[in-house]
Amino acid sequence: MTASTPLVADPQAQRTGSSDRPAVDVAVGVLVRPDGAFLLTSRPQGKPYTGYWEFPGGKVEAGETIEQALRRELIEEIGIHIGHALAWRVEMVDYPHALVRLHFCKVLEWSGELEMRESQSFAWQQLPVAVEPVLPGTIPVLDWFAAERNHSGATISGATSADSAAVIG
Ligand SMILES: Nc1nc2c([nH]c(=O)n2[C@@H]2O[C@H](COP(=O)(O)OP(=O)(O)OP(=O)(O)O)[C@@H](O)[C@H]2O)c(=O)[nH]1
Repeated sequence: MTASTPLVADPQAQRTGSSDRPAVDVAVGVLVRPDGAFLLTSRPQGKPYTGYWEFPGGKVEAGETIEQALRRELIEEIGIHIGHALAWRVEMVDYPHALVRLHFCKVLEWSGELEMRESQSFAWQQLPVAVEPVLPGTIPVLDWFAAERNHSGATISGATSADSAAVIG
């Protein structure tokens, strides 16, 4: 697979291994409840891909570790204090607005009530997810969950088989 081969449904965004632009590191929290449900939030007004569903998180600031950034972002965005964050997978996505290096971390323990501090929506989801559209750089995570959980078929309930093929690559 080459860097120019689209692997996601949105042709404007490509998963990639290389680019001339410097990558922006992003800490992303995949909150998983004991029943296996995971938390998706919608991107707020004023950001690229407004209304798309993603895992909460944001850009790593200078001097921060991934875990520190995640801890800060989840307080700022959804009002919770996380316990240990487990590094899961790293994914590069080349968007028109930025090349991002997504550090997906599983979070199994947190305290506080969910509070959407940027007027986002939130949804606890199982596979296949019922919310759409899902951010291109977030779709691979659903595939990782599917592999872990022996889930076959679409990972997004409204997705056609053609959409799924584009997502999986
Ligand atoms: N939080 C989050 N960001 C993701 C995911 N997937 C994905 O491609 N991204 C990308 O990672 C980047 C995160 O940037 P952001 O704008 O949300 O970060 P931020 O909260 O620090 O924003 P700000 O600098 O405007 O305050 C965006 O380019 C977004 O498209 C995901 O699942 N969660």
